[in-house]
Amino acid sequence: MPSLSEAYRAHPVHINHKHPDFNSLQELPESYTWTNLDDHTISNNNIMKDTSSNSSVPIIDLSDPNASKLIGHACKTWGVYQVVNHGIPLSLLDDIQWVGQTLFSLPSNQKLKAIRSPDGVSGYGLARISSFFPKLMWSEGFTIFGSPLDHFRQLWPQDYAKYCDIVLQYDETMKKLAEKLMLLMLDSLGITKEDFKWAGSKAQFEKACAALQLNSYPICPDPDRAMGLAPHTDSTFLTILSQSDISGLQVQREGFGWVTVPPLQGGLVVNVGDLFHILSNGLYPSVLHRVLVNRTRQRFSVAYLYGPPSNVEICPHAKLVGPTQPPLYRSVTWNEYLGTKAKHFNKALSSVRLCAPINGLFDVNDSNKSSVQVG
Ligand SMILES: C=C1C[C@]23C[C@@]1(O)CC[C@H]2[C@@]12CCC[C@@](C)(C(=O)O1)[C@H]2[C@@H]3C(=O)O
Ligand SMILES: O=C(O)CCC(=O)C(=O)O
Ligand SMILES: [Fe+2]
Repeated sequence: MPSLSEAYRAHPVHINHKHPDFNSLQELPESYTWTNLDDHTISNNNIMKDTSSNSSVPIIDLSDPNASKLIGHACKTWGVYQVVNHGIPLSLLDDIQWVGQTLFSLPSNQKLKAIRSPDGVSGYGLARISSFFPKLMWSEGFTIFGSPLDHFRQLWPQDYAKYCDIVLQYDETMKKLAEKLMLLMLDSLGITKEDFKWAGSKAQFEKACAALQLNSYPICPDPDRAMGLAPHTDSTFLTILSQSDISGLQVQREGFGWVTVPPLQGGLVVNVGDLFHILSNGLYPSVLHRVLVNRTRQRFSVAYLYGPPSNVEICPHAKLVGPTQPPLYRSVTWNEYLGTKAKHFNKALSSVRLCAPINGLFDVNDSNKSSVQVG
């Protein structure tokens, strides 16, 4: 079966992954200087005062019998929600954060031994989306797709096994949670497990694909002018993010601007990705998000990027299309979509769109690239 690694062969991404030692810089270099970052940001303070209103990302208790309905509302209005009571042991969340912290603390020359190749998925490097922006991002990442063994052997020749074990355990545990969330999101659209087909037959969730993304946002001498991770949507069905106790993640909500997603002890952030946007025929929008950095504490995050088997065609679900609701997107595989994203970035979703939106506006993702000016 073809794997995600085919996605970038036609669209290799060439990035110079060598960067200055973030920790030794006293000033923000020009190449990392962005402007207009704080336009329309709703601060944490506002959110604290107003948790019940629609200005904060919904928090959903997975043990609530109404979870599916609540998730549906959150996906429709925000494209993102946080989950608590999800059953993932706190110790496992700590363990995977520890793997990230240990990895990014290695000397640069060691990390560069596990560099991501231009046409590859896995490995160490600057954000893949860097090539679409004239300024650099204040972060480093490590992507794991399939076994991390080869790269971990290069990073930790003596004790790679213990890091591999944690990644394996995290992957297995997240896979179950992702499937549960996927079914709840489908249920909220009136789609049952039986209605959900991959290539015409019952979806086999054990064949779902996922990548793990470890992120590090070092302490920054001038955080108001730096960007941790530029605005983007994930190409997934859904992404489960563990963001530790340091804020930085912001989501964009129409009419509200950038809203900070406050870290919640043991909570996990769930983003609607582009493939779910397509599957839901645009009812659940993929959420535009970005990461800001801070002056005093290094931030780490771990994203579990969940999608279908790489060669399964995804299209608007039959239950959501009809004479008055034409399919808004053509079918596409995750592999093909990642290639499109590597080429068109935030225009990828519009490039698979069939009909113009009824209100005459572009996809939310169309305007993203220009929402932050650099210079
Ligand atoms: C499967 C994937 C989704 C992703 C590209 C990747 O091959 C592995 C990393 C993922 C990530 C994480 C940071 C943001 C993002 C846009 C990126 O550049 O790499 C996403 C990609 C995505 O969801 O499109
Ligand atoms: O670090 C974060 O909070 C978000 C990371 C992210 O968006 C990603 O890895 O796709
Ligand atoms: Fe993301």
